[in-house]
Amino acid sequence: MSDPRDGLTARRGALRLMAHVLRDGRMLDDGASGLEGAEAARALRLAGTVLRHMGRADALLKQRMARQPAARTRDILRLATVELMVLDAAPHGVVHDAVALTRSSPKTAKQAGLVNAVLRGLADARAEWDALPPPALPPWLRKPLAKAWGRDRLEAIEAAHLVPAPLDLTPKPGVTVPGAELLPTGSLRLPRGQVSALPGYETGDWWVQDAAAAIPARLLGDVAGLRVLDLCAAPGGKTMQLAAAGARVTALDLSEARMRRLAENLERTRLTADLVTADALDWTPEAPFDAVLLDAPCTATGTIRRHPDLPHLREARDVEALTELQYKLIDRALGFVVPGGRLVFCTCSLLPVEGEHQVTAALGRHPGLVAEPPDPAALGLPPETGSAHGLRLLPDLWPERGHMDGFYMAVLRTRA
Ligand SMILES: C[S@@+](CC[C@H](N)C(=O)[O-])C[C@H]1O[C@@H](n2cnc3c(N)ncnc32)[C@H](O)[C@@H]1O
Repeated sequence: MSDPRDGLTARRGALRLMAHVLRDGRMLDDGASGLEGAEAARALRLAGTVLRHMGRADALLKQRMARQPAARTRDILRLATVELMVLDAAPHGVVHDAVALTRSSPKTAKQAGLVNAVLRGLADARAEWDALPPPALPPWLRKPLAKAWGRDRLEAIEAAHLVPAPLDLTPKPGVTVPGAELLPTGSLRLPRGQVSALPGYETGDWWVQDAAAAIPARLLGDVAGLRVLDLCAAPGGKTMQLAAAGARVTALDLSEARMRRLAENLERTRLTADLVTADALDWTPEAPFDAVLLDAPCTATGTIRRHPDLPHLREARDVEALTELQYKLIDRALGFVVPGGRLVFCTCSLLPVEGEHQVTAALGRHPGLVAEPPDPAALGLPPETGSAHGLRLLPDLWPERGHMDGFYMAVLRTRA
């Protein structure tokens, strides 16, 4: 039988993670729940579920309180509400632990009675919960997405964000993993689980990479023997793909910490690349490359299903700074390509200003630059993902398979 304290431990860890995101403005993945192993995973899952459903939890709780309680008490109530309404947890344990957590801090102890009363009042709130509008993205993101993709598609994207992402692996050529589904795009898909326990982890036969994120490197086709620059490379998912496909790769990134992770990833997978830690806007290569892959920094809004913290952390003003950096990086990257060579530009964003618009603008700025139309069928993707200039992936794709991240990517060929 499981220890009844287990629930309390994971719930306390989830509260730490929620505070880390909601009050410290930091990313969920960087947060320390203070736990390890299965308890840490449970705390992360609880915090992520709260962040996905927080709008509805707040709407339900608002009806039941005259005033906002202390921030921590509010989080305790949000967690309990989501456990009751979304995760169908046993009410007795949820209410008991919520009250215990409220009592455990002098700052909130006085609100234990309120927490008990509010949560007991949720016993008959199921119909009210079901009648609430489904979780929606924040207005700064909803508005441009509705304009770009239409309201129906936006709602399908929002629904896809509620489905926890499966585990996707990119295998080295010829590698299979028992029990994994081979996706039409070549990735392997498994239910979520402990990565390091899977066969092939120690021997570096594969690496974790969303199916959508694995497409940009594949746009370059056969890269064996080519000199390829992976610009904005860390933690190295695309570097590993290019190196495994036989390219002579230079991997560059600004972040020392992320470059350390890239080096560890190359070591585990026994792959090699020349590593450069530098700002791409200042750095100049000794000789131009046959191809450059630019996975530019962006809002990462295509990864919300795996990062439910993002809508709580980003805001409209981030978009402007990022699009400015993206266009500078594109122009810089084009200068690193041999005449007649290729630049793959991609971002894991849902916003056309970080994808389609960047490519149209680059074509306008650089006479002689052409966009090569992609062939979705050859990549194992639905035909509607392709356009004259690039490939657009949105998270509502592949509903029967468990969806994929949002991405935009294009192949630009320089004048010969
Ligand atoms: C989307 S992530 C790259 C993910 C990586 N390509 C992969 O597949 O694993 C964007 C990266 O851009 C890097 N970056 C941001 N600004 C940069 C700059 N001016 N020069 C070089 N790298 C930069 C960030 O450190 C971050 O690692």
